[in-house]
Amino acid sequence: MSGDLAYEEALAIVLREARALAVEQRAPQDAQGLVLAEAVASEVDLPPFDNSAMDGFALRAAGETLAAGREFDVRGSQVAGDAAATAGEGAWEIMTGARMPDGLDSVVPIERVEILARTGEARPSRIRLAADVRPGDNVRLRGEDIASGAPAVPAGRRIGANELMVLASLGVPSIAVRRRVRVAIINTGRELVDDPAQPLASGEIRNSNGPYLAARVEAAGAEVVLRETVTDEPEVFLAVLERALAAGADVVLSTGAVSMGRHDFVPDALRGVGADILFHKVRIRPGRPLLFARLASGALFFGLPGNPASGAVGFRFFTEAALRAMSGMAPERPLRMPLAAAWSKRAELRFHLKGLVELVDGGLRARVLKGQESFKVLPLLVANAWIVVPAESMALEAGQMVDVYGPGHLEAPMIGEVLE
Ligand SMILES: Nc1nc2c(c(=O)[nH]1)N[C@H]1C(S)=C(S)[C@@H](COP(=O)(O)OP(=O)(O)OC[C@H]3O[C@@H](n4cnc5c(N)ncnc54)[C@H](O)[C@@H]3O)O[C@H]1N2
Ligand code: MOO
Repeated sequence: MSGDLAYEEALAIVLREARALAVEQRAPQDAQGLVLAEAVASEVDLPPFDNSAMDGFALRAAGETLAAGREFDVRGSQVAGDAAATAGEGAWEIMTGARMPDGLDSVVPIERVEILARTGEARPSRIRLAADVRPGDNVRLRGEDIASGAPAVPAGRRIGANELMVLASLGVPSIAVRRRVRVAIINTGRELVDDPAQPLASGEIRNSNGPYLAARVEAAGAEVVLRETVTDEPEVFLAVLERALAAGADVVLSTGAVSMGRHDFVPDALRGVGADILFHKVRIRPGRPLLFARLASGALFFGLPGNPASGAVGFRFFTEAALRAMSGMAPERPLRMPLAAAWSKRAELRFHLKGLVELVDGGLRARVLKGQESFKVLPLLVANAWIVVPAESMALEAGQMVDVYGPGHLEAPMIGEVLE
């Protein structure tokens, strides 16, 4: 298939091809950064028993307010960790998190009582209420947070600290997650030099896409299984591609050699090994020569253009969509915010612009940065977001709402000082 595709058509092809990976069982603490494949419903009540929210005294209100001034004998004591106890009349000394003695239903904090008498060991034995106590005050009810049988963590959720808090609270020993996506990176170009200590010969440049993409793959929750730089010879490229697949790559990224030049060998080399080229060239800027294929092995192949911003956009808006789908996450949704200044374009392409989300007078706004040319890397140091302008929008006014994406699909724009 050839011809320039609209972004939406190209993305639909990527999502169609990106199938969710195998599911494995893991202990939650070994699943950080992985995506839950099956929802976890709670098998228990949380809290597991009624307990006190305060250090103080448990009382029996039985539906009536206990008025300030009332006095009670203290009949027992409950500390966190104590098993069920049965209370009769009177008050029980109780600590935060301690199980409510059966028969008592309200707690008065220690600072709202007067201690009238103490035992020999200085334990309070008689108290007077310094304030009214309403029924249920300061008691955390069994199942009030999560009831047994209720949904707890939904499928598609990436396991982070918050998810671990809930899973640990429920005592879930094992969860079903999708394995991490394995990605190989092949940078093509005889001009590329990887070793920063090696002086550049005439015409050579540093390989910047390699380290960038490796970092982006990790930040996207996937794993780099191979990274190599090759010259413009198809045989060399195909040998590395073999190694990438042998390393278990689910996704292979290449950079460079996908445009119109005589040395742009990637499409033909792929065809030669039976790859199905699903699209080549998308109506976007930068990154128009993007190529997407399914290899004979079943692995997905993204031929990212060589210019740094072009490859970055191909990865951010197409590869990351595939990584999400393969790990079982729902498609990403953009933020919406007003544009800081008017901006216009000449080409009817969808633009993905290096942008800066700023906090101005307590509100967010998106600024298109200077230096949008696809060879420029310095603006990436200022950028904290990608601003999207659809193909058909030619001129945008200040204040017009635009779609904004974070630097990576798991990263929201970090709002800092305005640097411009
Ligand atoms: N006649 C045409 N020429 C070009 C077209 C076109 O439509 N017709 N498209 C342009 C666009 S748009 C882009 S984007 C680039 C894409 O080119 P390739 O993907 O074939 O990449 P290369 O030609 O190999 O390299 C482009 C550029 O990027 C530099 N580069 C490559 N790899 C790296 C790397 N790993 N680290 C840093 N820089 C890299 C390379 O030296 C070139 O300057 O094609 C346009 N041309
Ligand atoms: O689209 Mo190319 O990516 O403009 O430089």
